Amino acid sequence: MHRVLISDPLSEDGIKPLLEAADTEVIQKPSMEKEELLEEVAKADALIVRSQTQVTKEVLEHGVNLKIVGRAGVGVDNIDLDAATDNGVVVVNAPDGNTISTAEHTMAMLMSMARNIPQAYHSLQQGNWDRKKYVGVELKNKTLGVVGFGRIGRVVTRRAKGHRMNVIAYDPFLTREKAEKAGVEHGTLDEVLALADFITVHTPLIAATHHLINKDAFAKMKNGARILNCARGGIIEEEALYEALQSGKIAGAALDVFEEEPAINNKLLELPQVVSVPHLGASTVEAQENVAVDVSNDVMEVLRGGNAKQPVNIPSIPEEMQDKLTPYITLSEKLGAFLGSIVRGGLNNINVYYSGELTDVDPTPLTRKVVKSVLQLFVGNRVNDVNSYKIAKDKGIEINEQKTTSTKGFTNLLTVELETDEETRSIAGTLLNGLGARVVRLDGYSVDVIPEGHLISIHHKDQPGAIGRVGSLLAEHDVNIATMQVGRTDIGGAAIMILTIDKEVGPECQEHLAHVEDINRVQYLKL
Ligand SMILES: NC(=O)c1ccc[n+]([C@@H]2O[C@H](COP(=O)([O-])OP(=O)(O)OC[C@H]3O[C@@H](n4cnc5c(N)ncnc54)[C@H](O)[C@@H]3O)[C@@H](O)[C@H]2O)c1
Ligand SMILES: O=C(O)[C@H](O)COP(=O)(O)O
Repeated sequence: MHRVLISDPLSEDGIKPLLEAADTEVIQKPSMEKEELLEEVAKADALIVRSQTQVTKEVLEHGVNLKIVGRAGVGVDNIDLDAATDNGVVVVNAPDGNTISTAEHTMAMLMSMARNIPQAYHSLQQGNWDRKKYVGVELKNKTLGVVGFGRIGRVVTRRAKGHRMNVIAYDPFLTREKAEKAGVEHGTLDEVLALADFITVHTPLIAATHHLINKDAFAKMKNGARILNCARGGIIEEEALYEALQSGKIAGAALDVFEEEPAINNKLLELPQVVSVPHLGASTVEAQENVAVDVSNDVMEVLRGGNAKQPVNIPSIPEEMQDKLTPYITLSEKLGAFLGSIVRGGLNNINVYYSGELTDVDPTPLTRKVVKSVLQLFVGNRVNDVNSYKIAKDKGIEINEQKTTSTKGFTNLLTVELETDEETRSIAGTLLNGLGARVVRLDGYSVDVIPEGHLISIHHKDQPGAIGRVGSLLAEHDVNIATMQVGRTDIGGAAIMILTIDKEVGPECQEHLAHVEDINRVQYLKL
């Protein structure tokens, strides 16, 4: 039974997939104090949050069984992604579910600010009929500057153009061609700041965007410009905004998010030219149901051993590649486990080579599976797809991935090579149509082995009787041989045999085997 802890309020309809799943137990505890959160997360296999719960390193370290953190929304700045990776916890988010709601909210905030609606409403509530004080401005023919031209920035642009606004956008990944296609003017940040009557930010809160709109930025803006933040507190430096508003440089601000939330004693809220609400961008019935459904499905997929669809801290397998890559995942894991079981010495390099049809795809997800399988044998089961590369890096193990043309006659070939301080070993496998994973080369010898169950790898001298002696000795230990593969480089030279056997071979039997005439090296492994 998977235990799923939900620590922020989620749509009941949205989490139905979780509530109705026979293999999940859902604990909903919004607004827990830290101590209770640490207690609950220690028992959880999955944690689902919005923006309120701070998923810190401490929380993640308490989550000893945690496999996944699901963010029912876009921004993951409340989650310590490095700590999640270090602890082998995949983080997923729901990047599409609240785009429309947030874009519509941005337009609502834009128009509320342009026409002083909240201020006029409060004034009227206080019994004043004051029409002159709340004269606003039109949007038509005004320039909207969009900083961050992603999902929300694009929808806001479309809505603003519907109000006959001119739009100029800045985004480090926005080219002139893409801007032209989207019907917006392409600008640098400085150009956006200088030309816009209204500026709206739609970037993530990352190091590069923290205080992106600071005192210098305000100085570059038009006198009387207005600014919106329906993205993340911290993109706009609040102290600088306060000064710009007080000086009259900036005529107004519409704030959905704040550097510190809840924003209870924030002095910006005291200013009459500021329109503000408590982080409501995604607070619609539709958005909350969307993000809850998306994150619930991804959490269940991962808890059931599947791959995350929207991972944040590991590369995702693109939808269109999943069908092609998935069959190779088992092969990758088996090859890594096989070679990792028999190699000796301290690991320095993990080299993975792809040839044949595997050169048509980005094989990184497969390399990640190889690395995980190898490292598990050296570091233990705390290694998984999420932290395998980080652990390899921390241990100075180099990972090399290469596409080659040498297919050795196979339509697809995946070769794993492990370099240690004692030796270099290699294994190659292929996927046979309908027959699954096969090992076709080991240390340069041609073989044909199904990589599963109990196996023995033996290096020996190609001499009459060597194979028979192995068979007899195994019989003495009541070990039955299911299949035997023999490979050699030349007559009477070095050779290899790989046996699949019906049960485990203990250290005593391995020791006896290693002393059989012409036998050089014996390794038992279980896949
Ligand atoms: N207020 C809310 O309730 C609410 C709701 C949803 C999202 N958000 C916030 O809005 C942000 C944007 O959401 P989205 O779905 O559009 O994300 P997105 O990833 O689709 O778009 C973000 C864009 O920002 C751009 N960007 C990154 N660094 C930049 C920089 N230095 N300068 C300019 N642009 C930069 C990226 O290139 C990307 O195009 C989210 O990260 C989230 O924090 C807030
Ligand atoms: O990043 C987001 O998706 C928004 O900020 C929504 O945050 P919320 O889930 O706390 O409303």
